Amino acid sequence: MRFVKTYNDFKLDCKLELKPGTITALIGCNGSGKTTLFKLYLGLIEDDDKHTNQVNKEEIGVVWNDSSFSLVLNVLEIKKILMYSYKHFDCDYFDFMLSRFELDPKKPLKEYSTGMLSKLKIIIATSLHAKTLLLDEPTSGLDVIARNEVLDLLRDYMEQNEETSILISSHIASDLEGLCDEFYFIEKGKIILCEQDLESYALLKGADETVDLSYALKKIGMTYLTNERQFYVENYPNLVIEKAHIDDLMEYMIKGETV
Ligand SMILES: Nc1ncnc2c1ncn2[C@@H]1O[C@H](COP(=O)(O)OP(=O)(O)OP(=O)(O)O)[C@@H](O)[C@H]1O
Repeated sequence: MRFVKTYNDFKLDCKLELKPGTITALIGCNGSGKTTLFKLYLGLIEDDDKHTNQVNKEEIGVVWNDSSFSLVLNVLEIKKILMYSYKHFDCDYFDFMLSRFELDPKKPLKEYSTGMLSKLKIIIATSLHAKTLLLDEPTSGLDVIARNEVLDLLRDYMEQNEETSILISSHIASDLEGLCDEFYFIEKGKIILCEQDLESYALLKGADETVDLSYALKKIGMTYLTNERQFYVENYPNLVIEKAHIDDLMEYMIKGETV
């Protein structure tokens, strides 16, 4: 699907394909267009052609920073609303996950901590058994233990719902690295890199003129980013070659000089 949206001097123009059985990461700096892309996908805003993406709310589960139920409600009341609104809402799964995450269903949301609210949103999104899950920063506000619990939940969910596609954004790159099958890097409204396998990326430290840099993509100082890690491992045993993590890819793709 292609999404085009202009706001004053910001233009988003992205193609995004969510495949069944795949977790896709959307990675980008502040203001790169992640939320705009989510909103276009969800049909919350219209694109430049005054077109609004038509979505079936039964088919999309969302974790969204802005969206929340009224804080005076408790989880039992929310459950009733969900049962009424979504025909595929899975009550048993919802109850099971509440106890797994030790969330008190009788406590009003205003007494929930940020982390508890984040967990609740994920439980709601996954309880709908939607074909697509859009998760905007689902682990924000969670400590490391809770974050891992949520990531495990998503892995379990994918095992049990093989046809689901998930689009997830997170500022915590390590969350995405171990979870996702496909990585979209967005910058200034454009997809600057789309990759399934990050293992072939590496940083070549201190590479000088004795090193063949034909397979280097970007450089910062004397460190080069390559997507041909194996070539350098095999041919330059003395070169310092480090794994390039998502944060490195972002930094080099945005700030690096083209080689
Ligand atoms: N309603 C709006 N009116 C005008 N400009 C907007 C509007 N919404 C977003 N923008 C602009 O679009 C650009 C992308 O914003 P967006 O919120 O999509 O980024 P983001 O990647 O989600 O950022 P963050 O990680 O900080 O949440 C920004 O320059 C922002 O100022």
